[in-house]
Amino acid sequence: MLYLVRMDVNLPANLPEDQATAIKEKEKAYSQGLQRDGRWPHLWRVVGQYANYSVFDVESNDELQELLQNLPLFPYMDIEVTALAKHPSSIS
Ligand SMILES: O=C(O)CC1=CCC(=O)O1
Repeated sequence: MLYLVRMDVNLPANLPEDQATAIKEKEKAYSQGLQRDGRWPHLWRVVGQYANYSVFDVESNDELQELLQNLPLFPYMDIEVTALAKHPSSIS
């Protein structure tokens, strides 16, 4: 199942720089693991915003929920999920 996910990151202004850096490093490692195993095939920055559009390819809503809530940045994100179905005119 494919899902389009928008993540807006809102780090608190008073979060110490070293803690912010550590969380971002963990986020990068976590996301790259999921990209390598094929469950996070697209990760795109929204130009001009601390936000991304991602596509996840997972088995179920429950699997997506688990992946998202394990994001190191999850406590600091607003997340919007759109489930995708095949378009009848798509040739892919
Ligand atoms: O920077 C972001 O948009 C948040 C994020 C998701 C995966 C990652 O490495 O950073």
